[in-house]
Order: sequence, then structure tokens, then C-alpha cells
Amino acid sequence: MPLSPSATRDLLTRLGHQPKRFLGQNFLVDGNIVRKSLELAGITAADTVVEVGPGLGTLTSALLEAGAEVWAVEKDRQLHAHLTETLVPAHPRLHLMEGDAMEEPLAGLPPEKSAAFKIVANLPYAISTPWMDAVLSGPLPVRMVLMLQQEAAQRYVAQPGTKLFGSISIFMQSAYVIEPGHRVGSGCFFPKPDIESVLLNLGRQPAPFVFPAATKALIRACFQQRRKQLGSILRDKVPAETLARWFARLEAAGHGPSSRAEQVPVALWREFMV
Ligand SMILES: C[S@@+](CC[C@H](N)C(=O)[O-])C[C@H]1O[C@@H](n2cnc3c(N)ncnc32)[C@H](O)[C@@H]1O
Repeated sequence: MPLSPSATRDLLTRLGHQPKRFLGQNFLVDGNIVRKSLELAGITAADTVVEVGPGLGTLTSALLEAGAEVWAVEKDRQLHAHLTETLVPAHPRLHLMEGDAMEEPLAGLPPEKSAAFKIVANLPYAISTPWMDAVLSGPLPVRMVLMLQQEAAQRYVAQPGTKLFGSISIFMQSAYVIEPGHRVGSGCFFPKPDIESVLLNLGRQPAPFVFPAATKALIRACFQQRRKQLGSILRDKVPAETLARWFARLEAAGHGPSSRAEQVPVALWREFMV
């Protein structure tokens, strides 16, 4: 069971640990949310799970109690040391590393384990979108159940023609079905965050599409100049023949070189550069 807010505060005091805002240290203190996360992820003893930012080990303990094998990466040296002392000795199925999830997005998961794994995490807010972008380059987890800020979740599900539609919406919607999640009140965390959070449930599509790194870079470039026409952004960056073929596809669907990146639907982006 997760610690209550007062027990969490006491533990942090005992450790001499001041929650760090820049590391998004808002610890889960609500048992229902922990249970719901495991339930949405369908965690069983047969699962291999990656966790980013185990913190005080709340989700980690629940995953281990369910019998899962867990790979976790924690950036905070003091919290990593606390988990090394308290959780690691009792749990041979926990593989904990100290590190940055931007360098180790899958917490050091070995390649032979990457064919079928899940991610369950209460993400540090500052890295949620760039980390997700890295994860979407593959290998892809079969399911992700993620606590993250509402605005990031809105970007993932955003539709063309809206302000929030961007490269991450395209990469996400090409690989995952976004299943109903849950709003999570700020009282479920200690300390309370000043932004809204949601629990997002992402199931891998039967035929997920992973964009090559070079294509991802070009798509990001198109959204960095949202107001510019695609023709003028891409003219010098993509071979003429490839571009003409894609623009012909866009024109057949009512778009073209004068369209802006945010107007082009996900399905047409999937045909870009292929
Ligand atoms: C929102 S807290 C979640 C803590 C815990 N999992 C829970 O649910 O209570 C985010 C955690 O991610 C860690 N963290 C922040 N940035 C990180 C990074 N770049 N790589 C790995 N861990 C990071 C923080 O130190 C913190 O423990």
C-alpha cells in the first residue's frame, strides 16, 4: 500500500529529502490510483515491466507484489540509494539503475526482453514528451499506463487542425490506440502538483508504425514552422521526386504543397518519405 501524505512527508524528513520540483517529484499517495494503474495494464506475474522514476517505490512495490519483473531507472541519487537499501534486497526481480530516462528510456531493459513488455509509470513532468518520443522509436511496449500532465496527454490525442496537433500526436497515433484513462486529482500526490494529471492507457496497434529517425526529424521541422507552407519548408530537404509523389497524395486528399503541417491527417504523414 502507498504511504499516506503524512507518512510520505515523515519518510522524506527521515531521509532528509526535499522533493525536487525540477525532477517532478510528486509522489503517489493514493492506493486506488496504484491499483487502477496495475489493473489497466493487466499486470500478472508473467509480465516484464519498465518503470521510469520509481521515487519512493510505491508503484514499484505494487508491480513486484503482483509478481512482475521490473526494470526501473531513477535519476535522483538519494532516492536510488533508498530503494537500493529497502526494495532491492528483497526483490530479485527488480532491476534498478541510477540514471536519466532520456538516456535510458527503457531503464536498461535487455534486448532479449523487448519483444513483449509493458511500461507503467508516474512520469516526471519535465521529460514526459521527449521521453515518449524516444519510446515511440521502438522497441514498442505492448501497453503503457502512464500518469502524466493533462496537457501532454491532450497533445498525444490531438486531431489535425487543432493547436495541440504536433509531431508527437502523429508518432503516437501511428502506433497506439488511446483507451479511456482517468482524471487524477492533485490530492493523490504529495506534494500536490499545481497542474491537472491524467492516467493514460495506451494499447499497441496490431500493426504499429514506427517512423525512421530521419523522417521524424523532418516532421518535427515542419511543426517548428507551423505557419509556413509545407512546400517551402520541405523543398530543400527532401528529394524532388519523393516530395512530388507525397504532394500528389496530399492533393488527392484535398491538401497540397500550400497546406500547413497541422492540417495534414496522421494517415497521410505515414506515407511521407516511404
Ligand atoms: C512523479 S515522481 C513519481 C515517483 C513514484 N513513481 C510515485 O509514483 O510516487 C517522478 C520520479 O521520476 C524521477 N525522475 C525525474 N526525472 C527523471 C529522469 N530524467 N530520469 C529518471 N528518473 C527521473 C524523480 O526523481 C521521481 O522519483
